[in-house]
Amino acid sequence: MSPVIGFVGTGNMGTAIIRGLTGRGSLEFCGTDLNRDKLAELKRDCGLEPLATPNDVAQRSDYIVLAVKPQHLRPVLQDMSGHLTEAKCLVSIAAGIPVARLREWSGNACPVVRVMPNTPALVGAGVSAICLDDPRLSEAQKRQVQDLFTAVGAVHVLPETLFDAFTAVVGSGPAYVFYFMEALVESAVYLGLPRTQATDMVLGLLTGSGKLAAESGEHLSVLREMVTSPAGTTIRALVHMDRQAVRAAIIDAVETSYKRSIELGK
Ligand SMILES: NC(=O)C1=CN([C@@H]2O[C@H](COP(=O)(O)OP(=O)(O)OC[C@H]3O[C@@H](n4cnc5c(N)ncnc54)[C@H](O)[C@@H]3O)[C@@H](O)[C@H]2O)C=CC1
Ligand SMILES: O=C(O)[C@@H]1CCC=N1
Repeated sequence: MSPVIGFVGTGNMGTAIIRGLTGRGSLEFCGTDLNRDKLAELKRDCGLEPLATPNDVAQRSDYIVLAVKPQHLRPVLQDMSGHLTEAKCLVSIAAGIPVARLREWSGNACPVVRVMPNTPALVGAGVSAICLDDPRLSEAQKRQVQDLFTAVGAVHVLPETLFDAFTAVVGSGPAYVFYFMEALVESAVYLGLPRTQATDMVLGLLTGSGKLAAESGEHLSVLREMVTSPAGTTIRALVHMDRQAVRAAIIDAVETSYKRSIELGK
């Protein structure tokens, strides 16, 4: 029998995972959200069974994906703890919240997996970190959770000590990439290119460069040097970025995100 995957919270990330998983294997979905329109939409598009409360999801599911904001997680878990049994498995995608806290809030009722996905899961191109440190997890549960996230992209099994770093770089990462893309589109428009065409061009630039980096086997520095002609156009822009300490600013920004992830877990 196929396992029932239940979602508590079907906002941006919950929806990305549900939509990404739809049509990939024989899974049954159920879920709840304060936003009933969202549930109706997911019922129509993905066959998700809408349920009234997190407790209903806990009762109905084998795997319960916790996809509410970290600040809302504690009452949800405390409330549902009476409906959890040893055979079920909690899967939390909440940024910052450690396994120890998840176990405490759920009354140690069942094994817990911590996952940090990212939004490209929506199109099957996510990158997720999975923490399988809870010793109560069965081999079948470990496999099932890895399979779930492999169906929507790449999976890295990581110790929990590296989760805040992964969150800051990869969980939040799509926002940095879209921010950079927006800046490139604005510069194209500034220089006279039509906005729609500029957006298409920048999309092609990002997907093409990502594909080249993934498929060429070359180091990123070599790929950058291939573009950078002596006394050419590219070196002018790169030297300007170095003078503006853009690389250091990016490292500092990611460190700020890392510190926020740690703060959310306190
Ligand atoms: N958005 C992203 O790129 C990523 C988010 N995450 C994590 O995923 C979790 C969800 O984030 P988003 O989807 O961005 O937030 P969101 O705000 O889009 O979705 C949260 C959903 O939870 C629902 N909700 C809140 N309290 C509820 C309750 N008591 N019962 C049922 N539903 C309830 C809300 O109505 C909302 O639809 C967070 O913990 C976040 O840290 C993790 C990785 C990436
Ligand atoms: O911004 C956030 O807190 C969440 C976690 C990773 C991506 N979005």
